[in-house]
Amino acid sequence: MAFSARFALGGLGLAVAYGAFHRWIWVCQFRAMPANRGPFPRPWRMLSAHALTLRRLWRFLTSPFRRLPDFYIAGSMKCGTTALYSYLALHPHIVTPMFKESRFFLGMCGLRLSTWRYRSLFPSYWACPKGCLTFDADATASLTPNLAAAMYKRMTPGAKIILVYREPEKAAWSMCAFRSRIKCTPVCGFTFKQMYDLEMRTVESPHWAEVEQLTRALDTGACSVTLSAGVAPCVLSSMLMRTQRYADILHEFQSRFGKDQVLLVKFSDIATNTEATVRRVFAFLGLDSSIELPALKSVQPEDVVDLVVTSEKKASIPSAEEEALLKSYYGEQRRRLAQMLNCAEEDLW
Ligand SMILES: Nc1ncnc2c1ncn2[C@@H]1O[C@H](COP(=O)(O)OS(=O)(=O)O)[C@@H](OP(=O)(O)O)[C@H]1O
Repeated sequence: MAFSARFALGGLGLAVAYGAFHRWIWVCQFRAMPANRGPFPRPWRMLSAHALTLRRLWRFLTSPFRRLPDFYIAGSMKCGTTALYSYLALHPHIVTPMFKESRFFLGMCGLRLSTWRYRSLFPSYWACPKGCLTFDADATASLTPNLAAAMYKRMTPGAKIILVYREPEKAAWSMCAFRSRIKCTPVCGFTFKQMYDLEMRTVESPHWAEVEQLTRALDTGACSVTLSAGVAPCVLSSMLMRTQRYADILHEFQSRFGKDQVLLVKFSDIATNTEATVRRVFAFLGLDSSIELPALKSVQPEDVVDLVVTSEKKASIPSAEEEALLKSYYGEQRRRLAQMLNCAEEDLW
């Protein structure tokens, strides 16, 4: 075959392979937040989308040279995890990942959950050498804490876990206000009651049993597992209240990593006692906690990049009926958490 024909065939092959990867990576991206196309409405036509595809391709190819996280901010959503991420990123020995939240368990790297795929989201050994730490601040992990804890343990048995918590009713209300404003999501414009009912319906979903089965597989030696396509939509329909089931979440992480490797951080400490709390986290991670820090109140938390929110207005307050629904939903979790932390329920937050 003439050289030019081979050249053309090779070029065609590369173009097809690139096209397939581009399509796949954007299916993954939109699976993690279905229907919300954020700043990427038409990934085929957008240079910025192709730039991201190329970065992700490069990261997949160089995956073996990348670090896995040394620690995780594994939850919970709407508890100040974005602020904590931004504060920790100020430490000179902490290197940030590609995305603030990997959304790995929502299929951001495809439905197969493997170490190779996960590594692609983190810095290389050159960018994050010995002595430095990298991390994942994926609060969506708290939606499937059993699977997340089992996978993290499998990949990084020595990792440390940070869990931030807040009065569950307030966090759920914050989530409701936020979700109802994310453009194009299935719950955009939903009232609290509609989200509550949706979540109650999803409790019966067979996907929770599937997640439990995958967790058992990881706990008993599997190195990777594959989610079915229905898991992400089911989990995303349960975002209002599940992420605040702190007793369940704490149990899943403590039972696998041990109490010493799990740090609980109160949202109120992040909000009111910010610098001392951030230094406490540095010390927990084994980092120099006496470094100079800027005025933390002036640090603008990095936003979740790919969501388009209709307006930034503050949420109204919940009605007495809505408050009562949430209180009763979280009653058992509160009691168990107080028992686990050996304190009175009023002192939890
Ligand atoms: N420093 C400080 N002081 C007081 N409040 C703070 C602070 N940092 C974050 N927040 C509040 O935390 C809520 C957002 O939490 P997350 O960043 O975890 O949200 S997310 O899950 O990443 O979307 C969100 O809560 P609501 O205002 O109730 O919606 C933020 O206002």
